[in-house]
Amino acid sequence: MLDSKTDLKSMLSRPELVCTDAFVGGKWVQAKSGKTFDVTNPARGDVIAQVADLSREEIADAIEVAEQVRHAWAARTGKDRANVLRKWYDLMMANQEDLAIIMTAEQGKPMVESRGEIAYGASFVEWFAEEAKRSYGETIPGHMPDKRITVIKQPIGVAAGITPWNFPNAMIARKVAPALAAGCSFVIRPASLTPLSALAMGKLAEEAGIPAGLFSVVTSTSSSAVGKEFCENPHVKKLTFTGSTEVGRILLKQAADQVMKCSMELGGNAPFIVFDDADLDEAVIGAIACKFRNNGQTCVCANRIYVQAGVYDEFAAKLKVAVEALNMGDGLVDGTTLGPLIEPSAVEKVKEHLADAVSKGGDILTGGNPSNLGALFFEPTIVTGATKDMLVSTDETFGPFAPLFKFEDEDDVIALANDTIFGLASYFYAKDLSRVYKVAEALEYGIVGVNTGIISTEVAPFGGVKQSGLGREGSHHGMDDYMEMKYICMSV
Ligand SMILES: NC(=O)C1=CN([C@@H]2O[C@H](COP(=O)(O)OP(=O)(O)OC[C@H]3O[C@@H](n4cnc5c(N)ncnc54)[C@H](OP(=O)(O)O)[C@@H]3O)[C@@H](O)[C@H]2O)C=CC1
Ligand SMILES: O=C(O)[C@H](O)CS(=O)(=O)O
Repeated sequence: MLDSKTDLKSMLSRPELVCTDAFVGGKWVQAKSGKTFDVTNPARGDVIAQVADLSREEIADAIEVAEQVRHAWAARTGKDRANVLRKWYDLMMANQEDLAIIMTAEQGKPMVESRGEIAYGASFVEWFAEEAKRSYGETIPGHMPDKRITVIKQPIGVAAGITPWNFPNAMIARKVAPALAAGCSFVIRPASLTPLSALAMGKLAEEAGIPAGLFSVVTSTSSSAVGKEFCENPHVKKLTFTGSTEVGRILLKQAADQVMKCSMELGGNAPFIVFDDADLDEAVIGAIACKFRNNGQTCVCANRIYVQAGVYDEFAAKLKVAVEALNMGDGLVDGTTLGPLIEPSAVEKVKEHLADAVSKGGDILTGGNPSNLGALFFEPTIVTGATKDMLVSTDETFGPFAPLFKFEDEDDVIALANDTIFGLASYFYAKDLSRVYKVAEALEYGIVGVNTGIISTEVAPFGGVKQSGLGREGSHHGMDDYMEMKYICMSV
């Protein structure tokens, strides 16, 4: 029974997977200053670990070693790198339950989602282990009779990543795996709210035989100092970030001085459109998966739910039944389907969006209150009568708040859906084939889910347009961000 224990290590088959030292240059180290920071279980509010709080200089040490060891790794064959990555994948899956418990303890998501995230994260390692063997170049017919042109792809060098707390494993795996497969080294700085999942990945990377220093996990509360080191250290050739658009802009500005190659997976404001020819039961299943996954704390979560007038009331009624069936609680307890929010400011944002919606004429169909389960719990909430002057129409709530907007016309809803600076994920439910093609092509988003609320997979290119980001993660395109093309022109 996971819920009867409070000590994290005692819940695990392998307690040594709870690491509190940072993993720098192949060594497990405490901060030279002796400083640590607390990691808290958001459901229970108790401190579950104290983790090394590194300084900027210690981050630079990790980068220095990454620069030294990358050449030997790049010189190995793709197959050789693939074999090491495959061992890492096997270890992640063999320790799936322990990794999931660590994740739920520090992040709060229900165990069923944490197990899913470990498998999802591991799938990137497996995928890129396979892709390591396929970093093909090309030959191009020469532009003159005596010229032969060959294009090769080479690893970019040291890559550095900053990741958020909402997917403490998968966001790291999706960056590190393609980088290592390509022949790069990697320094990751996980979110300070969820460092334990990252450190456990470091432990398994070590066991898998990933060479010392090739993958460092640098834990630190000084996020802006780490960001500066990553952008200013001349050894770093690639920066990859997942998080808010606000921080993405800061990092892009900082990275400009070195003209550094950047990938940015930033905020979203996903529309979820239900047309009058949709299968409403399927649309409700999709909306629940999409809106309430990770308690709404996902950049691809539906933020604005548009429902065509003819089916609005019926959809709202069905969604209410499904929302009221969600089982909110401690993610470590069996049967929980909705956990806490990550921190007090997340609860405040839900309250702010809700109060704003109600003040502008929205009606609460269900939920609407903080829960007595604990400070970070808020009832899953539906508001009907949502309008475009509400805060939620321009700003991602990142919480369990589902506003239902009514629309009449297809062209109008496309215009409304596209009326945002963001362009990560979008969704719609419809059966008419010509409508499906027209709407899928018209939505200005990097990802469109048609008759599905779940679009995450390692085989497809994940990423956004407009201010939702730059680059794509996953798929056979995913290694390109960690490689440079070189063309060789030979005279014969
Ligand atoms: N695309 C996505 O998946 C995510 C999007 N978001 C969006 O962002 C909103 C705010 O969430 P929040 O967690 O505050 O997101 P942030 O963008 O603030 O944090 C994401 C990561 O960036 C780090 N960071 C913060 N400031 C800097 C900086 N100046 N330089 C370098 N790194 C920095 C954070 O560190 P630290 O650990 O210190 O917080 C964390 O590791 C959410 O409500 C959501 O809208 C949030 C998370 C993920
Ligand atoms: O892979 C996913 O489903 C997402 O990347 C999670 S998030 O980054 O959009 O929050």
